[in-house]
Order: sequence, then structure tokens, then C-alpha cells
Amino acid sequence: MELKLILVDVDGTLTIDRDTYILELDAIRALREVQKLGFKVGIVSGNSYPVLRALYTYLGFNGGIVAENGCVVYYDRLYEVCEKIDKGLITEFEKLFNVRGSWQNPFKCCDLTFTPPKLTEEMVKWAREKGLYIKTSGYAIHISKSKKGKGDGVRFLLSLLGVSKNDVIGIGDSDTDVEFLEEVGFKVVVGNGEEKVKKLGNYITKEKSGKGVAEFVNMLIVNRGDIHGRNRGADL
Ligand SMILES: O=C(O)COP(=O)(O)O
Ligand SMILES: [Mg+2]
Repeated sequence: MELKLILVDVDGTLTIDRDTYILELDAIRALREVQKLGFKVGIVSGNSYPVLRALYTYLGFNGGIVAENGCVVYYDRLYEVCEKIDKGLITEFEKLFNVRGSWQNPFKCCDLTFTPPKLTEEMVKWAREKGLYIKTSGYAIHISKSKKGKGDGVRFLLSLLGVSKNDVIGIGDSDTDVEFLEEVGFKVVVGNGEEKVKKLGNYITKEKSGKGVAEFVNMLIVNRGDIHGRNRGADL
């Protein structure tokens, strides 16, 4: 296993906590630092491509982008890997369930988001009857025409990068990260992550959200990129 890539979820993982959009700068500092060991750093999120491309650019990351919960992938160029969704559904869903469409929806092709993030039985039934897929990230409800999720996007990105899943560390917080983490070799879940995700984690951080990312990545740096901590006997 020669680790080469760290893929990180954004909301709830790079942020200060799971109820805010404010970035944890210790996480960014650590991810910037670990790139000096030769790691690439990429982001995997339900957010829109323009939001993630700006984040990726200004944070100086270089390991690719999986946007719209796996429907849009960027590395050397932009790929849309899902079916486009009818934007007319936005008003219908808003009115039916008294929710708000995200300001990002006009910048999305395939995955529409709404808040508040509480998914109800009626919403699931509505989606099923329309042949749509629906899920919640804890931040927002996501609706798409394609069954594809973060796992499909990550598999596609790894093929673009020419790396095998064993070379990859993934870090996440919510249910939409389960299939993403199943596509990487070493699974890290932040301490305040969903229980369902923690169950599949190889390492659960003591700290929450972004501080948890900093905790794990700084340990990786001290161990010069060795997750088994052979260099220092850390219990990674
Ligand atoms: O877009 C969302 O709902 C949450 O974003 P995330 O996938 O970065 O956690
Ligand atoms: Mg998240």
C-alpha cells in the first residue's frame, strides 16, 4: 500500500462542526502540509461544481473534485457522469413539502438540494413514484435521476488519476459518505460523524469535524505518510 491520495468530504468534515459552513483552518493547514509528503488532496461533496472548484483552487488542492454527490467529476477536465434532472422539480418539491431549494441548484446539472435536511416518508414516496433517488447528507436533501452517488464519482476519479483504492485515504462524516468510503483503502470518520459511517471506519478521530481531520493528517505527517504508524508506534 503506497498511499498517494487523500479524499475529503466538505460539509461536516472540513468545517468547524456539522451544523456550519465555516471551514476549520487547522484542517486546511494540515492538508496543505501533507501535500509536501507527495500526497494529492481531493474533495468529494454534494455541493455544486462551481463552489467546489473555487474551494479546490483557493485551498491549493490537486487530487481532483467529485461534486454533486458523484454526478460531476473534475481532474484534467470536467465530466458529467449522471443524467440531467428536470429543474421544474425544484418548485414542485418546494411547494409540496414546504422546503427551500438551495441557491446552488441553478449551478447544478444532476443533483438538486433542499433544506431543511429532514427526509420524510412522504418525500421518499414522492421520489419513488417519479423514479427519482432521494437522500439526506445531514445538511440538505438531495434528489437525482441517477442512482449514482459519491462512490461512483470516486471510482471514476481514481480511474482518471490511475490510482488503486488501496492507495487512497477517505475522510467523511455522513451517510452520503458510506459509498465513498467503500471505494478507498483507509477509511477515516470524524468523531462527531453519523454512527452508521463510524461502523466502517478504520480510524475514528477523537476530535470533531475539521479538528478531527487535522488530528489524523498531522499524525500522518509525523509518521511520514505511514498510516500504520510504524515510524512512531502511533495507534493509527
Ligand atoms: O451538499 C451537502 O448536502 C453536504 O455536503 P457534503 O457532501 O460536503 O457533506
Ligand atoms: Mg459531509
